[in-house]
Amino acid sequence: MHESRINNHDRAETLIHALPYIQKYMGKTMVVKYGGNAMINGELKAAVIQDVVLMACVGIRTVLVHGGGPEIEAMLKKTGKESRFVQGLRYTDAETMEIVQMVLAGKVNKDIVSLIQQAGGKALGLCGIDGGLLQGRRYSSGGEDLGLVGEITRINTEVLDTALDRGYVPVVSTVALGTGDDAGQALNVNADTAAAQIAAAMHAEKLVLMTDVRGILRNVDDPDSLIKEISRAELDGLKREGIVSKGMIPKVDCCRTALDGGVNRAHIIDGRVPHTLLIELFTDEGIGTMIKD
Ligand SMILES: Nc1ncnc2c1ncn2[C@@H]1O[C@H](COP(=O)(O)OP(=O)(O)O)[C@@H](O)[C@H]1O
Ligand SMILES: CC(=O)N[C@@H](CCC(=O)OP(=O)(O)O)C(=O)O
Repeated sequence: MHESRINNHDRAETLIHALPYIQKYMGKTMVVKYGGNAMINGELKAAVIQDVVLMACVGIRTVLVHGGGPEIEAMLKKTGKESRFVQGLRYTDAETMEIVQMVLAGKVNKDIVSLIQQAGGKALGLCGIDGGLLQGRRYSSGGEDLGLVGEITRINTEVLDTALDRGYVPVVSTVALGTGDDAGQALNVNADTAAAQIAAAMHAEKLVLMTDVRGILRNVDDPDSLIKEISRAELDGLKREGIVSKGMIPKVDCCRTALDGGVNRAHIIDGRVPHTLLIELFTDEGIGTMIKD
């Protein structure tokens, strides 16, 4: 009896602690890129879904952009195909594109929507083709052919606003609709990049990228060297000094794209920790790296 009173007091404290953040973020837009371990492990998955439902419940206009690289990989393997990556992007031929669309828009997207609905939330699954949400063209990097990898040239934010206005969490898979020479062609867009561009187009308060490390580390081999807060101006230095390398470079670039586009804060957080989203958004200390202007 006594113990339960203490627990209840703690619970009330936690809610009160979150109150200023809830007040600050109510009505604001946040774009969350969901991927990595948090999308594969059942317990972590359930925690992310609960976090998203709670965010929407307290009035945060939440857009969930999901990845699915490992799921695409597994399906390609089943069909006997192997992927080649160029600068972290999957070379996408016509057959691979079919599988990317099936896996991302058909399977992963619907699984997430179903989980949100089961958790008492309202979710609307979309890919970039729906309502012309993500329009683009083939991406070419220094003359290197990446097949049907796309770059986004236009975002129809009306699709997202319509869903958000009606209280739905848009769940977005990053298959874009080709325009111009590629009219009607489905294109494969990297999910981090798409999330950053969506955040900018939506004038979001925050872009949150979930990954499988604590955030940006000063020494990649030392999890205790987490950089909790950094300014946009300091990001280039981290790259120059080689502190940020490999998979973290495109993530940092995405955060920069979002901030350049007017997003207030970008966060890189650890998807291996349950409720990492709530901890980052609703506590003073946060849990990952926050990048600000
Ligand atoms: N300074 C750094 N801080 C954290 N991670 C870094 C850093 N430099 C390089 N990395 C690497 O970047 C990886 C994260 O990128 P990546 O594996 O592509 O993420 P994801 O699979 O979540 O998209 C880390 O696992 C780490 O190996
Ligand atoms: C062009 C390109 O590489 N597209 C990605 C799209 C999915 C994605 O980005 O998923 P993750 O966030 O899980 O890596 C791919 O084909 O894997």
